[in-house]
Amino acid sequence: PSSPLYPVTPSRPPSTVSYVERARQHRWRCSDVTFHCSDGALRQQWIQTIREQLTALTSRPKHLLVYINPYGGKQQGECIYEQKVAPLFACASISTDVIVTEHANHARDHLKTEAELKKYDGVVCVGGDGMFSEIVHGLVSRTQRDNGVDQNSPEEKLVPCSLRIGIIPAGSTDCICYATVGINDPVTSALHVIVGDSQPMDVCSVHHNNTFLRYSISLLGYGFYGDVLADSERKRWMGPARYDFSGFKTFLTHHHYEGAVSFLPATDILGTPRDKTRCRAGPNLCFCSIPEYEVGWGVVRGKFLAINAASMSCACPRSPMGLSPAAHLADGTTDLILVRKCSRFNFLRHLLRHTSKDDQFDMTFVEVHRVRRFRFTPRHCQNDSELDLRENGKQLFSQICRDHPACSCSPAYSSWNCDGEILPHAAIEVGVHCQLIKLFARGIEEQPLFEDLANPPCAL
Ligand SMILES: CCCCCCCCCCCCC/C=C/[C@@H](O)[C@H](COP(=O)(O)O)NC(=O)CCCCC
Ligand SMILES: Nc1ncnc2c1ncn2[C@@H]1O[C@H](COP(=O)(O)OP(=O)(O)O)[C@@H](O)[C@H]1O
Ligand SMILES: [Ca+2]
Repeated sequence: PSSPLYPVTPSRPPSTVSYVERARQHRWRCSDVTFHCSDGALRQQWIQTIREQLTALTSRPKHLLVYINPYGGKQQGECIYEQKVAPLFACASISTDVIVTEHANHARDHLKTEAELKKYDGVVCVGGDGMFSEIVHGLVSRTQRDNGVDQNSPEEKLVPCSLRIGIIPAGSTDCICYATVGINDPVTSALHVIVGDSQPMDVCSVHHNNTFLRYSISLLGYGFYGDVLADSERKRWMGPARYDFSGFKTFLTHHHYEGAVSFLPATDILGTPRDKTRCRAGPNLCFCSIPEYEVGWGVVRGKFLAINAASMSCACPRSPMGLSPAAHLADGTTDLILVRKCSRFNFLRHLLRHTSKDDQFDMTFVEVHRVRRFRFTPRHCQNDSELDLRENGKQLFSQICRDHPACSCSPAYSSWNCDGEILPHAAIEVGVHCQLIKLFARGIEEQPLFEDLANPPCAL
């Protein structure tokens, strides 16, 4: 409960309780209800009781560490936090330590080495998927170091992080927020933090030659999404619109990449990527199953326009159902989507289906597998000197293309888009770690027919 907003008369001050109210399209709002009571002692008793009830809810955070990326999205991170989020945290009696980052990897390194994590009930990041990725890298690395786990071993079982992470969307895509809450709205996300929601999430580890490279939570994309990202980073001044510009440009270049994808199918789980059901809040198929028997690895070789691993739906405002609409947030699997070389027209049909309810997998040149691990080996990469080859290859191709401007050959390598960050290696090995982290979220709620009955209000 907040303190009284204003006294009606000095002898009969009102008391105001703030609570969460559901609005349209998964939006949450903070509303107030004001009680008047002529009996001062009874009024105090009410306030005391409500305070006690709220304090007893141990799932609610009381002290948070907040990182703000002032550089992401439309560069509004600080303003969004100060105007929309901080007043709500104050109203819910949550104290905060706020750090506005000064450079890339500031938050990651602070979490990894310096932050006094014992003081906090959670970490909040204000930014996009890249900023969230920094927080995950900081927390996961710190947890492994504290527990003596070697991140360089691809087979190592990682130790789950105990602190929950809240995302206040202030980036360009914000697909991790959208796919776990159902909307990119700072107030809604702040309210999910305040009520102490908890959503476990899978994390993929990415290795190259037994060396740890990165973690991925949403999309690992080679080919189309890697090329879009590489091009868009040079156009950051355009803000979020850079992805539309680079997306269109990359679509026109229509490069394909040759290689082999091997994968370990997740045969012992209930769902498939072609299901019509969706990962939603409440009881669902989202649990970590233990493989009962060993299945063999599958291999697919060929020329690909895109190789995507979606560990969650990757729903976002550009694609409200996402890259893999039936993917689960926390089932220990990732949906491996292979888009073979096809005509520009067919690729456009495939891409456009991401923006509607049509099935983007129902096309002869697209296949999708739900997997626990996978590897990609580009055709030109046979040994450890891949990076040298890449550099030489790039020089060679750019020379050829300069000499023959009309040539439409594809370069040998793309790069991986790892949650919006570029990975410099093409050959990678990926494994899914079931429920390694937890968010202050609850998954997307089904829109109830009778909102008030199905979802009772929740006091702040
Ligand atoms: C020509 C018609 C094109 C229609 C394409 C629609 C398909 C959109 C699918 C989008 C999937 C996005 C997956 C999310 C990736 C993010 O992690 C990443 C970084 O986000 P942020 O840090 O917030 O900027 N975003 C991207 O890689 C942007 C991909 C945009 C592709 C057009
Ligand atoms: N203060 C800063 N200055 C520059 N870059 C930063 C800063 N803080 C974080 N970053 C980096 O900014 C990049 C983009 O951040 P993100 O929040 O994902 O925004 P966007 O969604 O616009 O890409 C990430 O790579 C992150 O590491
Ligand atoms: Ca998953």
